[in-house]
Amino acid sequence: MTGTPSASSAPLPRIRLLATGGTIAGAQTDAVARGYHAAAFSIDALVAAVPQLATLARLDVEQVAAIGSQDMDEGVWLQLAARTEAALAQPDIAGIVVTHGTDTMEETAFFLNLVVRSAKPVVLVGAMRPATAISADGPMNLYNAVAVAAHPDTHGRGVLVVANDEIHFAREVAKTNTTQLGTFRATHRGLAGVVNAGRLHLYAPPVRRHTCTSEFSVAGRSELPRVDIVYAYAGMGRELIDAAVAAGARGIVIAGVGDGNLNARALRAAADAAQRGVVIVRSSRTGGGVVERNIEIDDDRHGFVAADELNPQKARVLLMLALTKTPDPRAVQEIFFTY
Ligand SMILES: NC(=O)CC[C@H](N)C(=O)O
Repeated sequence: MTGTPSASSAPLPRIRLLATGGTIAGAQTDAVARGYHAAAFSIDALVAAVPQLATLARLDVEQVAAIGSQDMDEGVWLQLAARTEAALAQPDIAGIVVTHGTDTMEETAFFLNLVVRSAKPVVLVGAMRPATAISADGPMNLYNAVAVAAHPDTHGRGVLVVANDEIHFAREVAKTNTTQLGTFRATHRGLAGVVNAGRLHLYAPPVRRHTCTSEFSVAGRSELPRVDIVYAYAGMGRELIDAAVAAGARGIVIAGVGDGNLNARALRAAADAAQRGVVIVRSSRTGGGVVERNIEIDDDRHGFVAADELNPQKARVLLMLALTKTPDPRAVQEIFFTY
């Protein structure tokens, strides 16, 4: 299906913009300078720079944070989830757009995809070029994001990310390039759709559970269980895994080599951690493919969890939420096959 909502005399949908900062709000000292400050502009300034937004929706704006997304943390996630759910509970709000830095956008998107109980659209948007750059990508990305959030056909598709004329599912999207506009890629199951100057072309809906059908809620929580990521490499020792356990991790995601692999020393440390009740999830540092159970590592014997299709940073988000429900690695494995 295609297009913008049909012209009628009905009032435009009301969309709430939740701003967190990032490069979309970033300023350079001059338009070709390489250094810049994220989160220099307020959401009001971003909206004022795109007057065409007024043809798509009636906008409310709320500044939740003003940070580069390298500083995103669970405190802001919990606040963002609460603000999103509160706004979507208002009958007159049709959807949410969250402006966000691109570095950790995939994590925030997946987190909201798992905890926001609403079928209304939630769309994250960022930019690769600062607002003051030549050919800044933020204004068109913002325009497209509002068009996606205002469109009735995006209901029930989970949290979405809009960038570079593409619409991504939160579960699938990954930042894959440090600087290029096409940095966001769909890792496994493809795009949610494309958007061309506000006109939508939506593809198949997501297959895994999300938002309304998710079992997770963070309402009333002030923190989440600690989960660390340990990156595997040739010749690694056991020390980083032991350090995570000593620091109080309740879960550890291994960014394993190949299909979530570890050498013998690190495997011993992971098995010891699992024995002590720390949930070990094996993901992959490769950036693609599935980590299946019991291929080269005996997950059944060690009590490990295979990350299935999730990259390490998304596996961490799901494990933090899974640990709010259960410390049992078999139950956590079911969760990883479900979301
Ligand atoms: N292009 C970007 O958004 C990256 C800038 C910044 N580090 C951030 O994530 O907010």
